[in-house]
Amino acid sequence: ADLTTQFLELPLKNPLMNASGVWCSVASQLEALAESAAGAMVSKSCTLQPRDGNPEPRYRVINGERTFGSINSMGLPNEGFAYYLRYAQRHDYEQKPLFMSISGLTLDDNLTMVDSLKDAVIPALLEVNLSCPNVPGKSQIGYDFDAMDTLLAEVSSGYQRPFGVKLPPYFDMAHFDEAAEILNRYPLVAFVTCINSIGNALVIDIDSETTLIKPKDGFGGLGGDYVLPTALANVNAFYRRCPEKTIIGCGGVKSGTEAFLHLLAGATLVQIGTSLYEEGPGIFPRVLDELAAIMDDKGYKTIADFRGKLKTIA
Ligand SMILES: O=C(O)c1[nH]c(=O)[nH]c(=O)c1Cl
Repeated sequence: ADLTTQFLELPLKNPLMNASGVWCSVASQLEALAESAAGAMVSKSCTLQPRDGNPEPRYRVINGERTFGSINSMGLPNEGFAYYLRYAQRHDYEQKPLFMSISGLTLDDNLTMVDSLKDAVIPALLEVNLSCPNVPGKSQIGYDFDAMDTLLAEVSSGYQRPFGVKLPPYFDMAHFDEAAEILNRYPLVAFVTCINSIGNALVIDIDSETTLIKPKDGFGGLGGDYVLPTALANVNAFYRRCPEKTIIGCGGVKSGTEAFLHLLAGATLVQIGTSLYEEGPGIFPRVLDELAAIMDDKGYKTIADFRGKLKTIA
């Protein structure tokens, strides 16, 4: 099977990349991703100034007879925008495309980062995070449609080139419709990454009768197996509603199977979060081999043979 693909006319060796926040917070991790088999990569969502984030424990996998997923309330710990811009300025774009994720604490911070990125004139692709669920006191822009509209208008006029957004999961058809209606009014929004973690879940340990993580009384973003059906729904909902935009799928990918399903649902690229956190960049060749085997079994030579071709029941 031929796993090559394209993203906004850029040729990629394959459709896999990391999810922002996982294995991408410091230079050594970014360099490991650059060396890995991933077709693309994204840096940790950054704020203008460095942040320590929330107190630990703030990330946990949820295990039974196997790992079902993860819960995190990192609180946007990052080295600050200038650090990731410095990495983006020395990244080898021939090796693979680099996305830079920003998640400013204010509209002004986002616009300051966008201006600096525009002036840097580098091929990094901007992913504006509208969906961090874990900064105490900050609600998600993705769930405030007026704030989302304003941010997209301001970033479009400030950046004046294609960019993308990282969306939270939506759970209601009216919300898919309203979010897509806003996105479709901004032609510079070239891609949409669905989904971020399912926010403010609560995982409890029965033996200690205690929450698994410390921040926010144990409320945190859910990832892994738990979120796959919601992730596929959001990928397909925006794939149907935003025909001019490219969809990046994220959520519940741990093998070739889930990567295939995201592509079938309409994703062009597929991000891996929880499973990458647990397995490390060695996950990429494994998932690629599994995806190729599935394609061979089904007689698909290229990703274009099946991408977006999800069938419904007549
Ligand atoms: O707590 C975090 O840092 C975090 N955690 C998430 O699950 N999604 C995000 O976008 C962010 Cl920014």
